[in-house]
Amino acid sequence: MEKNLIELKKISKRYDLPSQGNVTVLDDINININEGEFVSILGPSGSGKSTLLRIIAGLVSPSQGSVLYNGKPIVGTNPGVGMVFQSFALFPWLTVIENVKLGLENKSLREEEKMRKALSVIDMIGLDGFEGAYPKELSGGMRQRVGIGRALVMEPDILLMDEPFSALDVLTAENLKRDLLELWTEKKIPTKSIIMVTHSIEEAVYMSDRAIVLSRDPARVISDIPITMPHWRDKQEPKFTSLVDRIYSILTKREIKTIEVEEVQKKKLEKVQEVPAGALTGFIELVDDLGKKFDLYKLADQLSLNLEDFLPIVEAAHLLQFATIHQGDIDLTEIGHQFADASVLERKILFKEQLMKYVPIMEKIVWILQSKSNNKMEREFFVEIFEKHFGAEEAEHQLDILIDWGRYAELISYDEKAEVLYLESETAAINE
Ligand SMILES: Nc1ncnc2c1ncn2[C@@H]1O[C@H](COP(=O)(O)OP(=O)(O)OP(=O)(O)O)[C@@H](O)[C@H]1O
Repeated sequence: MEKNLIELKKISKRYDLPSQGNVTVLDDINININEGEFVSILGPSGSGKSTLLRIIAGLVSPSQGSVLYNGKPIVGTNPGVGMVFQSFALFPWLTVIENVKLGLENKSLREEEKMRKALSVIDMIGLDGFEGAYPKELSGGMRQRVGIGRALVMEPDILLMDEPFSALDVLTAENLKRDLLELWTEKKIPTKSIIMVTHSIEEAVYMSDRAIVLSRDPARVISDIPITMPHWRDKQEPKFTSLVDRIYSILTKREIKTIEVEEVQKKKLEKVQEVPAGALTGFIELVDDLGKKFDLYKLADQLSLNLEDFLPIVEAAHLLQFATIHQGDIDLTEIGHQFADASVLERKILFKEQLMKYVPIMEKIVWILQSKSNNKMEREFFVEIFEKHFGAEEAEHQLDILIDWGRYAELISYDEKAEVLYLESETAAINE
């Protein structure tokens, strides 16, 4: 019988934010993690993956629910975990061995024993000979090896990793993944389970036994997919690619909601993706050039874009109804094709029509400008309205992107110096 190492029971997390009030980040998360499992956690940016990992580590307490380790609720920090961070989190003034030994700080071991364990881990993670080096003398990959060493020296039951490879270049990351996987699969480390947050579906399918997919706003478990292929896995193999496709499709399906006009009208002031009109136009042209349907995952791969950069573009194309998404495939709509084939001027007209139809927040800006007798309004006015909905920082970003879209569509104009928005017709009149 499989033994439950970690049980997350009805975990919810809420933050009380001054600008947005009470925000639920995690909602009713129930996950059991068994001994022997390597689990990946995937989800859109800002969905709460890191928060969930920190709750498992006992670094953040849930608003509701409990974390059980070996069947018992944890109180304070979880004694069974070691954590690896994306940013390495090394102390620059300590040497490699001193940084690794930090993992044993709270253990009542004799100094010689700490030294012995640290040296053995350094050897294991391939840093033999660098014991006395300082972080600044090491490459990024070596620094992350120290980060992993500091977690492993504790001989934790559970290794938690928060995007451990995302700060590294591709080759270094591949190398480190292989080494870590070797330690794990050949049981060279006493770790009973690994939980890794990642943005990379391919990384999850390559390394782990299970991929848990979270939604956003709030995060709930939307899929829990077993990955049963034996190691070492071949990334070109059809089984591998179809699993990557499947997870991609789950993630995108949740990300890109089908938006009906009536629905849009009800949902005033919904956020738009921060994708400049230029990038969006280029993307629509590209999809048009590629032919009818295209697998989103392969397209992202071909463009060398990761999910985080790629999804917003797809989502914006979908919001404006230039493209449809179906089971992980993207296809241009009739308007999308028209747009791709149109002249510059025709494109602006089409973009304007789609904006007014499907982006209520844009409609609102135009409506406000129209209702003013001089057809102009200060940026600050819109920022203040948006702040109530999106928070201070996001309000500025949202307005910037809407100005970019509105300018492209020749719907509105913006005087950057005076920080004033105009209706396009009004700008023309002023310039005369
Ligand atoms: N201490 C905090 N106070 C307020 N809000 C927070 C806090 N920590 C996280 N959040 C919010 O919780 C949400 C989830 O954040 P989290 O970092 O867990 O997401 P994530 O999925 O790991 O994101 P990413 O993929 O971008 O790293 C975000 O909206 C974030 O702003």
